[in-house]
Amino acid sequence: MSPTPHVIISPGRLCGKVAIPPSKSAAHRAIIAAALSNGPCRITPIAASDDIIATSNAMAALGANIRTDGDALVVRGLHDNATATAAAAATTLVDCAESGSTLRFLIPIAAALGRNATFTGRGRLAERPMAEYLHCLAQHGVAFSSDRGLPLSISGQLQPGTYVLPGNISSQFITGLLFALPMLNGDSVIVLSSDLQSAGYVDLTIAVLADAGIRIDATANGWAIPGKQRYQARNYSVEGDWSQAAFFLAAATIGSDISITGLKRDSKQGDRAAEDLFRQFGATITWDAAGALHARCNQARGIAIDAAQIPDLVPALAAAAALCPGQTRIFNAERLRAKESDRLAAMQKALGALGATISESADGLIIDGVERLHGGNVDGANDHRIVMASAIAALRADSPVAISHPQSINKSYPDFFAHFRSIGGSANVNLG
Ligand SMILES: O=C(O)C1=C[C@@H](OP(=O)(O)O)[C@@H](O)[C@H](O)C1
Ligand SMILES: C=C(OP(=O)(O)O)C(=O)O
Repeated sequence: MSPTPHVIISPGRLCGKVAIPPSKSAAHRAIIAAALSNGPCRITPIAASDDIIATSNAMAALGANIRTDGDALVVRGLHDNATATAAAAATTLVDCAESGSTLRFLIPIAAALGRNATFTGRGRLAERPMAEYLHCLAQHGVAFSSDRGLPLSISGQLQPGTYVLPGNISSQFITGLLFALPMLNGDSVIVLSSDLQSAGYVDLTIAVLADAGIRIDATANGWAIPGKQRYQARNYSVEGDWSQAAFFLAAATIGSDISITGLKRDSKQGDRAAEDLFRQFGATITWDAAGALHARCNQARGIAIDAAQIPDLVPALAAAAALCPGQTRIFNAERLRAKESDRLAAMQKALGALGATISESADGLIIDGVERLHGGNVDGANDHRIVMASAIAALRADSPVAISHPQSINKSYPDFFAHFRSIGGSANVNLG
């Protein structure tokens, strides 16, 4: 019998420069805005992660013309007269793979275009929160085959109006509506019924929309979205991914010496907060004149972290915290239970298996840093961020660590192990 897929990480220290991949969140948004536009757009660079492929295929299924050209995507928007709109008549099949972004962004977009569509997906996607979203869309002209699970079929024309949604379940509901509502025949408003979490992702959406010539007006408790707007074609350059940079900043915080290129210093990504958070842990982080970031750490300490706005940073922060003297408390992180895995439980299990002192609270993690972890087997939980965070923690184990589900990194960062090795890490992937 072949062994289950795993990666073996040998303890060590990373030292060198990583060219961080383009932001997954920014790339999703650029592809959608380009695909909804009235002409040709070039998006560069694009990294072919599974989530980005899912969004690109989805927009192509809706009628955009999309092809790769080296590390660029060349997109002819579906409102370009030269582009075939054969998809208009048929039921559009949208395979979202494991991408929550693709599923939640594409549902209102397809409905705004008046398309019948069937959404499929894998892994934990079918279990992730959708009910409030679908309920809200159903009040505005969209009919659903069910309000649970996948596949999910939709029909009907999305109507303008007042959309009331919670802000603390997923910001992806808001982003999906912000993409769709400007295309409708009348004006709409989004009203938040609870505080917005993951707010940086909505800021990123509004910035991309502004680039595409789409106006969104902030209100006291949401946004006003004028209808009858048209997406303008333009080129997009995709900045580096702060969420992925966090894994290398975590490595620096526990003893590695890392340089990172490709990051935008004044980025709108919410996970831009990583620089400040790892500095609070004690890392020395500087920028050079060429725009590269350098990180290392002489003396670390535990900190308190409010994760409401930065859910994707938590696995990397937890990996560092496991090896920083003192206590780290991560709170306001309950939404992590509804990602590719229950990330609070998965991080507790992964780091606990290596001898970390870590416990779950209802909304976070409590971690008392130890000097060194031990080797062992880690369940990667089929979750890219759990696998990458565990690989970083394993750098300071006293013997090798085997992590399951190594291929899950393809969801967001297919080159992660290659980059890890390129700066001195030892990562032997065995796909069984
Ligand atoms: O809009 C986006 O690009 C994302 C929003 C966040 O989700 P939530 O708003 O559901 O927390 C984040 O966790 C996800 O990885 C990407
Ligand atoms: C949760 C993530 O993405 P999504 O919600 O798009 O599946 C992620 O990349 O960690």
